[in-house]
Amino acid sequence: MSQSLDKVPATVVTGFLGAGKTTLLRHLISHANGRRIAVIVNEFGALGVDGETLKDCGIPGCEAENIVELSNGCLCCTVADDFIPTLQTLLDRPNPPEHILIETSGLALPKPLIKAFNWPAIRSRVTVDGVVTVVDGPAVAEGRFADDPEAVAAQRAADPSLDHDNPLAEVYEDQLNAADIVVLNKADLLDPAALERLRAEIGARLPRAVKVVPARDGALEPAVLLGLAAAAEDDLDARPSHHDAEDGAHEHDDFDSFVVVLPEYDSADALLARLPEVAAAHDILRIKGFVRLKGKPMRLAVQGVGRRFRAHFDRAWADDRDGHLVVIGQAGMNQDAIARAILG
Ligand SMILES: Nc1nc2c(ncn2[C@@H]2O[C@H](COP(=O)(O)OP(=O)(O)OP(=O)(O)O)[C@@H](O)[C@H]2O)c(=O)[nH]1
Repeated sequence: MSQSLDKVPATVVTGFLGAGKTTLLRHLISHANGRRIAVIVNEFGALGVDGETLKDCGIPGCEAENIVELSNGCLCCTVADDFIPTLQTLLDRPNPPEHILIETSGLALPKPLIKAFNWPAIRSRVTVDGVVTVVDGPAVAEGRFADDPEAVAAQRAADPSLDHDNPLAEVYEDQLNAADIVVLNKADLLDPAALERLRAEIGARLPRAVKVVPARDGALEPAVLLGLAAAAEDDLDARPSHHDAEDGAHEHDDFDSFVVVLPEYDSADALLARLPEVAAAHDILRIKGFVRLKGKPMRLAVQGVGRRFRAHFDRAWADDRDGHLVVIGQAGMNQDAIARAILG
């Protein structure tokens, strides 16, 4: 499909919580070769961690003014108030971006966002170059997004409008359905046979012929991901979504998040040892944030997906905020018990 030359291309990067969207964006920005790229980050949860992770990370092009955070939770609820004005502000800059990257929250159904590109205020100025869906390979292999067929049958019998017993399955399916390219990420955590099996499985459930590309830490050449010229906003019918059928109900009502404020620690060892156990015991989907250590100007960035954790010193604290962790799980998780277990 051809893309009007005077429209700024925008790439929507979607994928479940912790699949590796921010990591992939970092790689794209650091390989932009001088191209002016702006990033809009939408996050589930009151405290933005992804924008913080990207901002001022030392990579040219990654300066704070090029990273815009929309932390109100759900882009599809805030299109008119937040998203469209943000895009307009970027496009009205004296030196507007040559490409816009949009990271959706891990719980977002991407279709309403793609639809928003048809709003008259922006339709002639920007187009969806492509939807990149990042998939957490090991999480799919572990059955994170699988339905229980018997439970689905029972639910359908009770209410025909429901078709998933696992709220994660619905989000996963919508994100795949919207894709112009699928990045099968975390390939380093899968053996070659499992990787090939997953690749075939994902290919078989996609509604259209779409490439499935394995990656480690989202490290793909920009030419693979950008310049797809999909004009996705003109092609909505090819991207079936549960949002089409939902009547104001929202998938993210199934999920919840809260913040645990941390004390300053002498050492993070005990905390880091506790976190995978807490995540497993409470079936937590995502934990991310920053730890403050006594006498250390650098903050310790902590990232957990399920029970898999990584921690590294990313940069100096820019303010005197307390250390904190954002916890995301399914609605109804026992927030008090989780906070107590994290604090030890
Ligand atoms: N082993 C491995 N870890 C990865 C890979 N890609 C990302 N990660 C790690 O997975 C964790 C989550 O990565 P992010 O890039 O923050 O994921 P995200 O999709 O932006 O997360 P949310 O915004 O919370 O949905 C981090 O600890 C990453 O370092 C990969 O290819 N292999």
